[in-house]
Amino acid sequence: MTLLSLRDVRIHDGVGDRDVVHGISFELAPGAAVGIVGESGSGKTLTCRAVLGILPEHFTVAGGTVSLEGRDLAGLSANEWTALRGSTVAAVFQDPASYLNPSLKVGNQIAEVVRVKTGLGRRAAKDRALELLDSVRLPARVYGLYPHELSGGMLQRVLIATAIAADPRVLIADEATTALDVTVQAEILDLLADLRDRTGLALVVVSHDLAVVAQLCDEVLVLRAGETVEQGPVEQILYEPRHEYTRLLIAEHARYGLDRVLELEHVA
Ligand SMILES: Nc1ncnc2c1ncn2[C@@H]1O[C@H](COP(=O)(O)OP(=O)(O)OP(=O)(O)O)[C@@H](O)[C@H]1O
Repeated sequence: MTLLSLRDVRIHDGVGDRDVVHGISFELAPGAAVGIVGESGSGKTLTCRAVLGILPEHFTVAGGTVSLEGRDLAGLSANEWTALRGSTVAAVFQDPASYLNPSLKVGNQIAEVVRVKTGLGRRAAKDRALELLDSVRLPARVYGLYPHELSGGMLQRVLIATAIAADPRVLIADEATTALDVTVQAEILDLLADLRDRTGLALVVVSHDLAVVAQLCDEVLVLRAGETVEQGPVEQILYEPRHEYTRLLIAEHARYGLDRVLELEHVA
């Protein structure tokens, strides 16, 4: 079964009057993970935003199809998109603090998302928020803390908790671990892998860091300037890249520890 399918998706910038993404395709099954890598400006984030129905003003999906659970997303109304976001597809981005209200306790913010997205009453929403904290491996006491009292890794866990509050089938992680130090990054990746294994959550993992994708994904797309230069199983692309651009990306990332991850994956 395919949960998310992109077929030859083209994204157009109406102001610059140019295509910025030129025909991206991939399919995602439950519990699967696809990685999108490429240098800054290659179109990774816009591709994700097209799936979430939050393209910036002037940008449109000008060709191809995006479908979720077999439903073509072209022409959805604003209300239909709102209903879809969170309950079918959700996302976490870099800089989690900017998505939280600094003057409200994080538990109340999670509970509010639960209430809005699932229609539960206040009491039940609080219980569900506590459950969500537990499922992202945060202690219950975090419920009563304010965002400034949490570390970057804890804040990202809170954002993951809100993203999965309404049991989405697909989670998009767009540079979700980029700002975190290496140990915390590893913990978040481990958490995402665990959610995927436990709940069948499918992942779209956007990163400029090939090591992140090597660790989490089955398939990878390598983008350059809005074009897919290479696409296939992670082992094939990372061990036997055919395209010079992919080789360069790998060489560039070797010093960030990709070698170590690939060795570990081989041993495992
Ligand atoms: N809000 C926007 N307004 C104008 N141009 C934009 C906007 N968002 C993206 N672009 C342009 O669209 C292209 C693709 O951008 P996108 O953000 O998808 O790249 P990316 O691969 O995610 O890069 P990064 O790793 O830096 O986030 C770039 O040329 C970028 O300058």
